[in-house]
Amino acid sequence: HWGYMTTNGPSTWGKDFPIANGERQSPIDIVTTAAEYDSDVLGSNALSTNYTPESEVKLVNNGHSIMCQITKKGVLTGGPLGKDEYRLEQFHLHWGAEDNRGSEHTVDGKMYASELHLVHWNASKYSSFADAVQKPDGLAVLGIFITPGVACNQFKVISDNCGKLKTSGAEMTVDTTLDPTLLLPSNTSDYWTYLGSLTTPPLFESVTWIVFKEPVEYSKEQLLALRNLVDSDGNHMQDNYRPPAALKQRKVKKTFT
Ligand SMILES: NS(=O)(=O)c1ccc(B(O)O)cc1
Ligand SMILES: [Zn+2]
Repeated sequence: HWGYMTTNGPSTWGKDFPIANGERQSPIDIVTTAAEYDSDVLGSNALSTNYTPESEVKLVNNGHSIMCQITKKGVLTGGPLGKDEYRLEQFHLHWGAEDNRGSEHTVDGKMYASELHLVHWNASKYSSFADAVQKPDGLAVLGIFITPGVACNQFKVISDNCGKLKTSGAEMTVDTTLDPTLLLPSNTSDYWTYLGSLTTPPLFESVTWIVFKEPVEYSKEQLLALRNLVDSDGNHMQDNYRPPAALKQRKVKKTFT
């Protein structure tokens, strides 16, 4: 089964998933000077999130990340998404064994300690996440860089429960509210966007990526809680990030000058 170890990690995924060497793979290194400011596509209708706070939080250790399943209606529109409405399905993270690595996207080669992904599917065109996941305009993922600093209060419901989700397959429902809006950076106007893929197998090329420039802070303890999770091979779930893939014939757009 695929993972992040030498024997089953990103360099081996092409064996079972040949699209790993495709034309629009993710993540990528964002070369800030090469990104193109594109006011008409992006400036005209600002990216907008309209999330409903979850009344209970469904956490899953799926063997390669910690995932929070969303049950309420949460909508992402605007920016590079045209007129389509994308529905929030889940969020999860990628992180390193140490603070110097862990994000999937990099910025001029800089790696952050972790990266949060809010995964949405195109509910204007498709009937479900499973239907959308293989379509070129099926998904939109918000990428939020995470850097060590003060604790993120909204993330506490996840980090405080990692100890109970230690092993792969573990699930739990926590009776507390969670507002995904509060997981976003304060500045959601400045971002890079490009057409890419899932960053784990099956690596489908179905994602419009939106990566915010401003990182959010998590405390050392919150990052340690992630590193103490155990993956499907029984190892510490750490360094569960795919290194940048080739940009090929793609342009990265930015909403700021
Ligand atoms: N890491 S990611 O956001 O690109 C992602 C999202 C969903 C799935 B999946 O549902 O298999 C895989 C990867
Ligand atoms: Zn991800």
